[in-house]
Amino acid sequence: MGKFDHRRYPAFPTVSLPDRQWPDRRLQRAPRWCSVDLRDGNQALIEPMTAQQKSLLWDQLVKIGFREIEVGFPSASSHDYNFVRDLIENDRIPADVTIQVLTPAREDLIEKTFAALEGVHRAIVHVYNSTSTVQRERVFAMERSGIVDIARSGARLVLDCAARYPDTEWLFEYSPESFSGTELDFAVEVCDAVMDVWEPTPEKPAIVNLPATVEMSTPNVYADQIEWFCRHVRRREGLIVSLHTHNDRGCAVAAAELGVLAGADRVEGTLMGNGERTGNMDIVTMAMNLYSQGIDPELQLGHMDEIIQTVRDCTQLPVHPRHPYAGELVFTAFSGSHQDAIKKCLARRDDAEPWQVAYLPIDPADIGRSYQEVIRINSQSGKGGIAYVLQRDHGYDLPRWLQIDFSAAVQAHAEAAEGEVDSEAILGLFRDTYLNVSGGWTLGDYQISRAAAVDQLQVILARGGQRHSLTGSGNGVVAAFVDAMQRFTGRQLVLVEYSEHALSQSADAEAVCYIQLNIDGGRHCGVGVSHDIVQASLNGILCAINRAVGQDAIAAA
Ligand SMILES: CC(=O)SCCNC(=O)CCNC(=O)[C@H](O)C(C)(C)COP(=O)(O)OP(=O)(O)OC[C@H]1O[C@@H](n2cnc3c(N)ncnc32)[C@H](O)[C@@H]1OP(=O)(O)O
Ligand SMILES: CC(C)C(=O)C(=O)O
Ligand SMILES: [Mg+2]
Repeated sequence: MGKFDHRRYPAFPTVSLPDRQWPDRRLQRAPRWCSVDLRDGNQALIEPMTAQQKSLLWDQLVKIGFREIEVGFPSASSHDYNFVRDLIENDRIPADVTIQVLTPAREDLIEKTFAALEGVHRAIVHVYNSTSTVQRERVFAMERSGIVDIARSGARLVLDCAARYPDTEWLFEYSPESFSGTELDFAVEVCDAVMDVWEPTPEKPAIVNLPATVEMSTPNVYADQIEWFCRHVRRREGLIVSLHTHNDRGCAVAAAELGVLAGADRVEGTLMGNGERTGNMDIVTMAMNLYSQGIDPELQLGHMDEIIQTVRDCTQLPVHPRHPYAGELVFTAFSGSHQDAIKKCLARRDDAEPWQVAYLPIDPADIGRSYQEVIRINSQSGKGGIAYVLQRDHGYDLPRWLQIDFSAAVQAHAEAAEGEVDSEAILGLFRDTYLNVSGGWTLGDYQISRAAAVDQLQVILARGGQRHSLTGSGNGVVAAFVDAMQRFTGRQLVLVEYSEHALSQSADAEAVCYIQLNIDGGRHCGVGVSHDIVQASLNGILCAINRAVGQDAIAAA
């Protein structure tokens, strides 16, 4: 038995901010994005990326349109160092892209970081040290002042090193690492100390990045922390306030969204949320959330499948099939009532209007997905979804009463199969149920004549070796055939429903006819297909009778 005991965990303190402003704000534009896939994402992998994988991911990040990309921790490994050198020496950094590198506030590592950046046109040097209570007490055994000294010395060294490379345009970033677990007054104190060294201004700003290194609270508390920080930090006008949330509680995207409402300008994250433990903030989700609210995310995500492929190839991690926007099942409805609503909304959609399709927050086509996957069938599905698949893939536009009739057959099949019923299987079931009814009567030659507005029908029915010649009359061929069959079977037949359409647009199109007959008080459906519409109708009637009455009963007639 484990020691599952919630009393070991104290609740996270709330922030006293009674006049908080962020809850009434709305997101109105994309933040300044920074991808940290190649650093934070990479440091969390079982096998860090090879040079080739880093290169592939870099190209994808550039293609997506990131302007700021953290490319590594060059002081940590020769791989990261060489990757930075490769980008610089082979001129692989587009003019509008700035690379960012991470270093701890440690003298030897800062020196090496700048060496890696030699010759770069523009770069962000991102320096951090841990500031949280637990790290101060348990990891560094230091007072607040000692932690401030580490940050200040790191900031000074960064400034000094940068001065050695005057041809590079430098931007500095400081992270009080584990900000989420740092007392707010101390977070402000340490950031102010760093900024006293860098002296940022609106013309030459610095980035202050406030990581939820570990997500420890509900997103509203993180937003309060950000708003509190923004109000109390000095030189706010010279700061680009950046967020870097992790997903320990599953709310990294929400925290970043609320953090932007609370005053942040910039957001760091990764594609599909790869990163330490439960991951970094997923930029794809946050960007698509903006997109789905009519806000330009300023990232190109229309080639989603290619993005997923790159992420998989580079991280060796799968993308969950229900990953927001990107997963393979996120636009798929299996359940009947969802399918019914989607089918109706899609049929009534008008491209000139804003997107309004129940259960689909965005048009799947926007990110390169087809409608093929929108509706898939299993035992949870209803008639609407089944009809959608039959029409979309096979051209049969079933009237509602036939949808009801046919869905029972699909439901029974799905339950027996205990799985999904694909489109071909649905077509097979449709044919077996209505078009290939074995052992019944089939239509032979027929002749129609008309006298005094009444159609006279002579028709041959065949079954096995038997042939019968029938006659009937009525107001139209269908009525005449019903009359003939009534006489032949001795049953009470009433035509209840009739519907027809062409099966394709071509000149030799087949016609399909859907019939519902009342036979001795019970309703029975039939379907007939033929190049000739009259024959399709007669086949449909015969199908309904064959299915309802059964060959023996007919034979006995
Ligand atoms: C939240 C984040 O994502 S932060 C980024 C984390 N990313 C990484 O760590 C990936 C890359 N890191 C690495 O490759 C290595 O950790 C390195 C190269 C940076 C450092 O490696 P090492 O020098 O072997 O140290 P290691 O990481 O094991 O431990 C950190 C040491 O640095 C010390 N340290 C931390 N900050 C400072 C500082 N500012 N000045 C001096 N020492 C420091 C720690 O106290 C610890 O010292 P100890 O070994 O005496 O206990
Ligand atoms: C280095 C910092 C920004 C980090 O990755 C974190 O705190 O999560
Ligand atoms: Mg991180």
